[in-house]
Amino acid sequence: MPLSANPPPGDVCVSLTDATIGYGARAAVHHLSGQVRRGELTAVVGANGSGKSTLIKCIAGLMRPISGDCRLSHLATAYMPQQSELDRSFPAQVRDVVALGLWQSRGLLGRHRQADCDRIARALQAIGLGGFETRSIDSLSGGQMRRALFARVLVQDAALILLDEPFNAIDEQTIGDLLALIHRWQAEGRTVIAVLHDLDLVRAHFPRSLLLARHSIAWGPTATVLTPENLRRARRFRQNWEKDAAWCLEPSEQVA
Ligand SMILES: Nc1ncnc2c1ncn2[C@@H]1O[C@H](COP(=O)(O)OP(=O)(O)OP(=O)(O)O)[C@@H](O)[C@H]1O
Repeated sequence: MPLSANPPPGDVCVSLTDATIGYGARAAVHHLSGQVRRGELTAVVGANGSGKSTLIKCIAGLMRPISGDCRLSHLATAYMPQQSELDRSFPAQVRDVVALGLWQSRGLLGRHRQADCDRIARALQAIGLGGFETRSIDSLSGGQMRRALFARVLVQDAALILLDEPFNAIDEQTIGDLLALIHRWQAEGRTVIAVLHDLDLVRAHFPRSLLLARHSIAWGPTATVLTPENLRRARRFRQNWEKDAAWCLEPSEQVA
């Protein structure tokens, strides 16, 4: 289904200006500036602790920058957190998880109409979980749970889709299916920003990348970002950073 929402293709939809993002006074992402345009597929890559999830949460509106600015151009946004942040022991069925994608349009306690149930069933079918509506989420495999979360994003029908490590601990067949869905979203004019660790996958499927090491090492076309030199710089920075540093790096102090 093509997307008619503003802004038009190629327009800036996420803009970061000297954004420093963190927890209390502790900065996790320093002085980040850059833009994402509508219809782009952007990968956010970097070592553990380099600030990827923090950035995604800020773009999702769950955190505000300590300083600087993070602006979105009035987009409906869908955010898929890391699996580790989800409590699978919560007594819920698959359809409840997918229905959460509808809360902005229906309200949290709103009754779901037959049309909503049909939409949830269609999303589950599309994602290879047809008939799983009443399965308890604690009975799903990791890959099935990830598919259910993609179904939740599907029903949200969002223009901007934020995925935090969507392929963690997922088999190749499932990754292939989910990548096909991401490409379909792009063809529909949606914008996707995904935190990823597999650089070969990024090179093959994500034309743009941001390489983070608490600050931006490089942001642009993937071929110019994921160079041996940039990856070396990111590694060097990682070796130097203090895990619990409370300071904020000024641009002039960042690793060359
Ligand atoms: N809720 C929090 N409170 C305080 N510090 C946090 C919190 N969440 C993350 N941090 C810290 O912020 C820094 C960046 O963490 P973040 O989760 O953004 O990194 P990441 O690149 O996504 O890492 P990973 O690849 O391991 O998921 C880390 O030093 C982390 O310890």
